[in-house]
Amino acid sequence: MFERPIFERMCLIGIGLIGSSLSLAVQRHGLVGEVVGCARSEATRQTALDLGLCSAVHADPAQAVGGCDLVMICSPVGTYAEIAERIGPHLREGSILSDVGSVKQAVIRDVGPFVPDHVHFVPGHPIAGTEKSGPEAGFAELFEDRWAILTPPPGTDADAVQRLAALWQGVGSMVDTMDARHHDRVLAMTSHLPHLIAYTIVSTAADLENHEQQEVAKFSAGGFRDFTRIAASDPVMWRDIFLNNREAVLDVLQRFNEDITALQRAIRWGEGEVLEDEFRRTRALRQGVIEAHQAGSFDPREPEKASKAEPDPGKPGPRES
Ligand SMILES: NC(=O)c1ccc[n+]([C@@H]2O[C@H](COP(=O)([O-])OP(=O)(O)OC[C@H]3O[C@@H](n4cnc5c(N)ncnc54)[C@H](O)[C@@H]3O)[C@@H](O)[C@H]2O)c1
Ligand SMILES: O=C(O)C(=O)C[C@]1(C(=O)O)C=C[C@@H](O)C=C1
Repeated sequence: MFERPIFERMCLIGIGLIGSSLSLAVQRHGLVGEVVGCARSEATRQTALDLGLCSAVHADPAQAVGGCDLVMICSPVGTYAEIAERIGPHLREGSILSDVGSVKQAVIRDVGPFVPDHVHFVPGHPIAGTEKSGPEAGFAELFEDRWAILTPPPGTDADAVQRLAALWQGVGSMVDTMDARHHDRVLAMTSHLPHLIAYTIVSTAADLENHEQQEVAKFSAGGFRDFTRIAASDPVMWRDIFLNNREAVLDVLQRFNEDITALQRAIRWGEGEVLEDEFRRTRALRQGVIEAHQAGSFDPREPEKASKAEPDPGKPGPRES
């Protein structure tokens, strides 16, 4: 629908895992004429040039966005307000300002006030990542077969939304649009709570007596190993996510605490039937998650609608460890 390149010049503000992956992907698919960037450290600026991620990299975001028809903020969400204030007056007329941040209401709150009327603000979030950080962690396939969610505020220009959606589809993603509040509630459950649980489990294990700790490391082949991967995710990024999606995270955490207390009680009183029923229900949910990935939608209230297809728990590749 859109001729390639879809954008003449894209600016990445923050060149870490997501920024570098996006650069590699758009270049591979010829979606953008030129990629420029902004990075705070000289080391990152040099790496971005050495790896061919950008044709030019600036320290000052205001300088970096000059002449760009797409600006993507790819830094931790706690940095957005300051960046938006700095770049706002320098954004090109008719350009699109977007981002990849893991929360969306706070992004609209922090960036919105600095977006000039002649710029289209279309917040976004690729549901794709790994526990690694930095410009060397990126890979062009990261977004393939993954969702990208766009949360345009009411009244956003439809053509700008479609143009940005075409970019995400071009790098292999499936695109959905939704309200920012809904996004934050869904992601609190599917991404933020799991990370909090992983950080907690690994932290609990780290607090065990020394000899037990060694056993934990030695025998952590299955479930625990997966938790350690998630718990190795970037501390600054996750600090900012929890601080900026506080309400939704606290809500799902409350529900989680109630549910785990119910299981604790069942274990204490030897209520095997309660445990088994619960585990049967969650097994069916797992099937639903796989179905949803393949078909594009899943209603957790009706897990029995999930078919008995062979599970495909995700793609192998750089995410696996
Ligand atoms: N890692 C994931 O799994 C994942 C997935 C989807 C979305 N996200 C979101 O993407 C964004 C980036 O995450 P990432 O995984 O690429 O992190 P990262 O740590 O790999 O990269 C972030 C980069 O931003 C830079 N940065 C920090 N403050 C800056 C500033 N003021 N100006 C310019 N650059 C600055 C950092 O130096 C770093 O190089 C975050 O908002 C995160 O919520 C992450
Ligand atoms: O695969 C991982 O390592 C991730 O944690 C990726 C993940 C997720 O929770 O699914 C993490 C944060 C994002 O905002 C989007 C994706």
